Amino acid sequence: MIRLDDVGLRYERARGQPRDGARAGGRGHGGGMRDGQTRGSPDEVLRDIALDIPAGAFRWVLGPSGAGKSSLLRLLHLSVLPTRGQMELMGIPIHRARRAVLARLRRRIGVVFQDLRLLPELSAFDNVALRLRLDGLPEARIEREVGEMLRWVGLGAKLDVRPRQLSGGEQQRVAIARAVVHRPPLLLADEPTAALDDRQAVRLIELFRELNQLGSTVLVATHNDGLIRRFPAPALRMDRGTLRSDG
Ligand SMILES: Nc1ncnc2c1ncn2[C@@H]1O[C@H](COP(=O)(O)OP(=O)(O)OP(=O)(O)O)[C@@H](O)[C@H]1O
Repeated sequence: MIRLDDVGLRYERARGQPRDGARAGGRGHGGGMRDGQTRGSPDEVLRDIALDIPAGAFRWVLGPSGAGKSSLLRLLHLSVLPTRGQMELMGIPIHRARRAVLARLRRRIGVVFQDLRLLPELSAFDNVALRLRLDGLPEARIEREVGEMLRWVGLGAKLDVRPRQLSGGEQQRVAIARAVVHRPPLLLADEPTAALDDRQAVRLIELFRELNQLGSTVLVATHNDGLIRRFPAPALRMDRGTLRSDG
């Protein structure tokens, strides 16, 4: 499902500020991976990452603040591409894939990131429905599945409300519903319980475990020790940009 071999990541420098005339390394969508293949460059935020996660796995992603957890998840979501090394996702070698293939792959990944990226002009219902509409599902089925998902996260009474009229925790629950409504084969969640109370946090991880039992591979970055104890699972432990242990 996920295979990384000696992967490194540098973020792009601000435009106009190349250091020593070097080309920017980390990139957004679609750049070539041959740029910036400098091993161990001091500004790499991820270094020497080797990973092999089988389909259907559940992994916590742990480590102190700044260790690289979000960066690893962004890499797995293809929001950034590795600046060196090889990466394979759902059987696709990323370094050889064309933009259109990467875009299709990205649509198969559910994400809950710290910045929720809800569309402000759309209701909670429409934010969640968007993905299914892009996939061309019939409207009656969308109605049923989105309604069911929003009720599950406790927002059944707020289907028509826009994000700015929802609390932080409610917005986060909309983002969670949106991430899982299409039953993605890969689900990446970065601190998904940060704005939730304990009961909601437990419910959320139960939902993630259910999806995992239905076959989704799930990676969840968290600082919440209580949850890790309650839901024992192998962990990717990050430390200063490297993977300290896997399992
Ligand atoms: N867009 C960016 N551009 C440049 N550097 C970045 C960017 N995002 C993160 N970094 C740097 O990458 C390193 C790892 O950050 P990252 O957010 O991945 O850590 P984290 O383990 O998720 O931390 P936290 O637990 O605080 O969220 C940090 O040194 C951070 O300053």
